[in-house]
Amino acid sequence: MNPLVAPESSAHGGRTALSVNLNKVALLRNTRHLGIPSVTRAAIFVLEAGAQGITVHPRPDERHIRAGDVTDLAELLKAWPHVEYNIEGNPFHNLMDVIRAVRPHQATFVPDTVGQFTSDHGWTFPDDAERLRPLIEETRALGVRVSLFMDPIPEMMRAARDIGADRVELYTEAYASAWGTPRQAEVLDRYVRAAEAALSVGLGINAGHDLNRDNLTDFLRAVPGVQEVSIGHALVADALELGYTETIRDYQRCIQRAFAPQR
Ligand SMILES: CC(=O)[C@@H](O)[C@H](O)COP(=O)(O)O
Ligand SMILES: NCC(=O)COP(=O)(O)O
Repeated sequence: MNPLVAPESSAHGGRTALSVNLNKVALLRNTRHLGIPSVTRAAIFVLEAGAQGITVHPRPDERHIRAGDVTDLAELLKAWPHVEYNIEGNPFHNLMDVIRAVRPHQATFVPDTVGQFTSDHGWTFPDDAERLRPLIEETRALGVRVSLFMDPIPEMMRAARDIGADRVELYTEAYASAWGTPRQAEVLDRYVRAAEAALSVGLGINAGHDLNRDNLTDFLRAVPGVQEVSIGHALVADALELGYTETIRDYQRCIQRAFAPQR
């Protein structure tokens, strides 16, 4: 399959790109044999509303995103040349076969076990470094950007760069849990320092997990250089209430507020 042409991956006009994770649309679809809600229709709605990317996490157990969804979306996105396709997964499980076949713009390596409830930790260095290195090399040789799912630990960033990663995705569950509590500032500062460390070694920065309309602006205001946020669970939940179009517009307003001059 021809590789998707990677668009310029910089933040959009200095703003952070919104990549919508469609896992939960697929999860609902899989509870009947009717094919609805459609994953590709959801992608069309969110892209027409202004999302800049699509993310999927085809887990080995296919609890939500299935192999057919991955290829259907790759086909769809050929008509959206400026939209980024981000495929997440564990490269020691099924992800590499997907990357070789589809060649998305970005692969996000996530250290999940096969039956894991959800993603809940990043890679650990130096433990994981040498076994990841050849898979990062192969993925980049296919023209696919590599992002490593990481906890916000500044000391881990140089190792991520040294094994060839282009970006890190900061795992934001700890921030999301602390948001709105007295621990928010302290936890957010960990992400600021991790982002500064990543930038200092030449890594790009993505972020994701449990981000939502309440916590997104504060995160992007504080954490430097975030090029992409991938958001799924809360966004799809919002879309069930507001519709895809209004939901995407709301998330884009949250992003824009982060970059607006503060009064
Ligand atoms: C890596 C990450 O934090 C999420 O993108 C992940 O895809 C969530 O997986 P579930 O949607 O299966 O919870
Ligand atoms: N990488 C994070 C992602 O794609 C979506 O995470 P969530 O918003 O479903 O928690």
